[in-house]
Formats: sequence, C-alpha cells, structure tokens
Amino acid sequence: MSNVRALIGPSILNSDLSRLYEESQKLLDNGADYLHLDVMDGHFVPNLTFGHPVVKCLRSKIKDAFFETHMMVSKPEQWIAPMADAGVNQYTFHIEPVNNVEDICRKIKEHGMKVGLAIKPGTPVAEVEKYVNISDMILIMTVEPGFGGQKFMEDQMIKVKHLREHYPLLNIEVDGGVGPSTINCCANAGANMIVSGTAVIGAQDQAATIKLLRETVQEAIKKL
Ligand SMILES: O=C(CO)[C@H](O)[C@H](O)COP(=O)(O)O
Ligand SMILES: [Fe+2]
Repeated sequence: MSNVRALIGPSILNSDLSRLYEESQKLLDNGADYLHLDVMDGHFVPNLTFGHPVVKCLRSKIKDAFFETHMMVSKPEQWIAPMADAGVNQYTFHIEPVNNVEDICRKIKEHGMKVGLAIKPGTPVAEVEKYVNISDMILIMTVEPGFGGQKFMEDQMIKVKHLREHYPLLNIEVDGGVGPSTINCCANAGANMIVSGTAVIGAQDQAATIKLLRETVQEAIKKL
C-alpha cells in the first residue's frame, strides 16, 4: 500500500448550509484534504440537497480545493457536463440505477474529472468490483444514502477488506457514520479515503478530529 494515502474529506451535509462557503473554508483551514459534496435528487434517495449551481458558486470562492461530488441521483449521466463546468474534480456516482456504467465512466473522464463508483449497503461488492479498472475510487457506503447523522454499519467492512486484499493500491472510501469512534474499524479494514460529516462538523476541535482520523488511517496503512 505504499502509494495509498490517508485522505480526509469532510461532508458538509449537516453543516449550516446558509454558510456553505464559510463552513467549507473552515474545514479546509482545519486540515481537510478534500471536500465531499452530497448531491441528492429526491428520487434515488428520499432527500434533496443542492446541485451544480451551488457547487459552481462555492468553486468561485474556493479555487484550489479538491471537490468530490457524491451523486445520489437516478440519472448520473445528466449532471456530468454541468458538474465539470462547476469545477468538480471527482464525480462519484451510484451504480445501482445505471445500465451502462462503462459509458458513464468514459463520459466523466472525457469531461476531465476522476471517477468514483459508489454502492449502497445492500449491493454486493462483486457488482462494483468488475469496474475497478475503469475507476479512480470505490465508495463503500456505511449507511443507507440520503441522510447525515446515521449509525455506522460495521457489517460493510467485509467489502472494504475484500477490496483491500485484492487491490492494494486502490482508493477505497467509506461514508456514513464515520468519526473517532468508528475510524479504527474503517482503517483496519483498509479504507484510505474517509468521509466524515456530523463527527467533524459537530466537533469541539475540528482540526484535532481531522488529525485523529488521518493519523489512525496512516497507522493502519503502515501495518497493512
Ligand atoms: O452520503 C451521505 C449520506 O447519504 C453523507 O456523506 C454521510 O452521511 C456523511 O454524514 P455523516 O458522517 O453524518 O454520516
Ligand atoms: Fe456522501
């Protein structure tokens, strides 16, 4: 795993979204490696957040940070061009509603973005494993997508372990209920990209929490 890096990407989902720029900048100042932006369409998941116009406004104020959009949408192909135009670096979409995953991956790359592939807790890892070679990252959801602040699903670690065993250099992300009390589990299973929403946003000391998450993953990477 020599080339796999521990990266912490806070989710701003449960922050004060009327202060999206300030909250995002604060996370970056406190050591976030990237921002995980949760996009929901009210169809793939029973919730709504924001879309490319908001991401574009955020990008106009934050020039340098790496933006990942977590696309919890039924038609991921529809938002590739607008998200690229908004300045997104990585377009992570769920494979469940999609007929032709390869096609969407190709379009995302043509638009200059990295590709992330996400699966819900009920989706077998084999469903996404077949696309490992055409993606930049696999996201194993550790809650049902749709809402922040849910309980971490430890049973999803078997998928992370499987991927890490077979793909030592793969970027593996976990998302949902991840924080200081669950990071050991994720790190030991082999996750190296950590999304954390409520635990970071609500922390007394954001910088210390982000540091703890990163150091825990770094330690696990050394052992693996
Ligand atoms: O994709 C998501 C929900 O669908 C969020 O990224 C995730 O829930 C992060 O928030 P928290 O750490 O509070 O669970
Ligand atoms: Fe997310």
